Amino acid sequence: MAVREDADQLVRSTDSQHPANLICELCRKFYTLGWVTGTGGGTSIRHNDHIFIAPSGVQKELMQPTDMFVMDYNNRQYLRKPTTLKPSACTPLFLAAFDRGAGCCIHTHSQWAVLVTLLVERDFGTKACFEIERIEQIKGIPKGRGKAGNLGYHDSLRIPIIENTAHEEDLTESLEKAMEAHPDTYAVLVRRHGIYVWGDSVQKAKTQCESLDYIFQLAVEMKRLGLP
Ligand SMILES: CSC[C@@H](O)[C@@H](O)C(=O)COP(=O)(O)O
Ligand SMILES: [Zn+2]
Repeated sequence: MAVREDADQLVRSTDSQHPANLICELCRKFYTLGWVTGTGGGTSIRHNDHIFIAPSGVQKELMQPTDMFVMDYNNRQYLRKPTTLKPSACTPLFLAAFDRGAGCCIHTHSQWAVLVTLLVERDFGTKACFEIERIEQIKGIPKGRGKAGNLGYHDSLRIPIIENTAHEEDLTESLEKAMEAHPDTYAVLVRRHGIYVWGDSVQKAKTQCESLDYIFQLAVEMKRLGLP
């Protein structure tokens, strides 16, 4: 499919909730949290049949709505392609989340996420998991896809961990395997790299990402203090 001549209409809007505006605003917020520094990390939004994708290798906190790529979800063709930019290397991973019903997927390089991947032993294959219980904030995480409500205080939170690869796109297969092995998860940690978190909506992806980051920081500090 040819790139549409009116493609700018897809990203220009005065509505602050338009996906192209939201990605820029979210990444500015995430930068202040250390989630998307040094061009790492990013965010993608699915709105109906349109996927909004940030460019690759740019300062994510300085992006403008007109920097966004727009993909047709059904045929995976670009409807809008800024000529001097390349789409995020995370695109196939974002698509894996959208294929499982997500409306938004956030990738962070949060140091708390990286640190917890170093606290959990490797060599568990698809079973490698960060696990925590009896922390109030796990109530911010949904029970699972197709299940009503969030985890309760007495539930355990499990987040699978996959091994990092030299190139972001090569993570796709193991991310999809982890998603299949853990059908209830809304996040996958990438060892020595960061995390992918997705949600049914932008608001859910953001708040789940915030809850997880809080929990990871707590887990790292608990370990440092020698607490069980
Ligand atoms: C600091 S470079 C990080 C990248 O290799 C990658 O891990 C990343 O998260 C962002 O990729 P990008 O293609 O810029 O969207
Ligand atoms: Zn990354």
